[in-house]
Amino acid sequence: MPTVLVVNSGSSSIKYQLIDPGSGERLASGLIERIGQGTARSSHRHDGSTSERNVSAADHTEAFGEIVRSFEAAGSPLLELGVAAVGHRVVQGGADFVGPTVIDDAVAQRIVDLSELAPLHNPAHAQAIDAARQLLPDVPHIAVFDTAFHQTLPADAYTYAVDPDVAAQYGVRRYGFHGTSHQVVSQRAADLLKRPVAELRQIVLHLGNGASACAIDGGLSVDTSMGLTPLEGLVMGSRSGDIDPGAILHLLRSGMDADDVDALLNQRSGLRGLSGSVDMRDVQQSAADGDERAALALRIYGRRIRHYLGAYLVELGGADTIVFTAGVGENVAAVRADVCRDLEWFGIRLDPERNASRASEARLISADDSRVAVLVVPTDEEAEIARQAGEVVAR
Ligand SMILES: Nc1ncnc2c1ncn2[C@@H]1O[C@H](COP(=O)(O)OP(=O)(O)O)[C@@H](O)[C@H]1O
Ligand SMILES: CC(=O)OP(=O)(O)O
Ligand SMILES: [Mg+2]
Repeated sequence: MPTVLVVNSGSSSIKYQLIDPGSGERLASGLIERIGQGTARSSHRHDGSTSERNVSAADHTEAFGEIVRSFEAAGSPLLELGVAAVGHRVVQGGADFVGPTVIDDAVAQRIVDLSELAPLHNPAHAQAIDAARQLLPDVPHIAVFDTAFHQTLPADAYTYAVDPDVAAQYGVRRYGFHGTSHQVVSQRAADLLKRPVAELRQIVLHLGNGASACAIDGGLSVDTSMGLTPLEGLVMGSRSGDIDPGAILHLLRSGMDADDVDALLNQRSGLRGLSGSVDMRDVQQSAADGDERAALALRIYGRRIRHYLGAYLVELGGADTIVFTAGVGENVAAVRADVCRDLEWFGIRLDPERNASRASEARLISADDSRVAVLVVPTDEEAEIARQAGEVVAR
């Protein structure tokens, strides 16, 4: 049975799964977390059992080596599992990559070159891709880009209002990210409602460490909150999201340099900057304990999501679905309740009991008389990457 190894590397983690793209069956899965932060943690699941261990992984090259070791320790070395292809999540594909792409040396180099436009992500992808290509040189490696789904943005959504010559010279435009997630989640929302995706106007809120909103009309992305880089838009774990560009100029003229501002906005902002903690669970706990900074962080977080929700309701001329996904969207009922409060005028009304349910599968959380169906749909970037990689291999 041909299987696809899916490698989803983030800035400090690698999630991986071995998937049969035909049936969607998961044969093994795992995660290396806290890469480059002292002791990393590995969790590997195979044949119904999970093994966890501390590992040393200073970067994504070493982390990939630990994944290989986990398969060996479980008694099923990767090289003996009949891996027919490797699918890699790549966040930034720029203008070059509009669909899943077989990685050769030139493509691998281009992914490195695009690092400036996804500094937390592309360098990590590049290391994992190199390591995987060395281990499995004889199978196709396929890059599936976060940016690809947003190729359908109309010009008035992807163009910033700056001098077009300068924008063209420096490649400044909106690309949008989390596209693989927005795509699979909007399709599964349509499946849950038993309606063709082509008939639906959807707003997907991907609220993870990184977070973005997407307006989807008939299955096509028509607007999204992330921009040239994954920094624009919503408040995130450690990223600011929207900020007056004038504030950046002010900081630069006040003595910070570009690297200082980069670190400020990408790593010391968002929930972490506002409350001291990057993890939504800790922010909620602090707020419940009476920490006013944490309470304010939550209000800013919710207000920004509502800002985009309102914008996309208008852009789409109304919506059939609002879909919550990713770590926060799937797990935090209080955030969903905050986002959807007082929107009856728009036909949006949550059912508090459905919203509070801790079920892990895709589900409806709006009331029966809500004109807009509000859903929680677990994201599954890995299944979508396996599907797209499988299609490329079959061609
Ligand atoms: N059970 C939970 N309760 C509250 N927050 C959660 C829960 N599970 C995950 N999260 C939040 O989700 C975030 C991570 O989301 P995830 O989609 O895994 O992000 P990423 O893939 O970008 O690393 C964490 O920062 C955490 O705040
Ligand atoms: C694009 C992006 O922000 O990805 P992640 O949420 O995995 O950090
Ligand atoms: Mg993610």
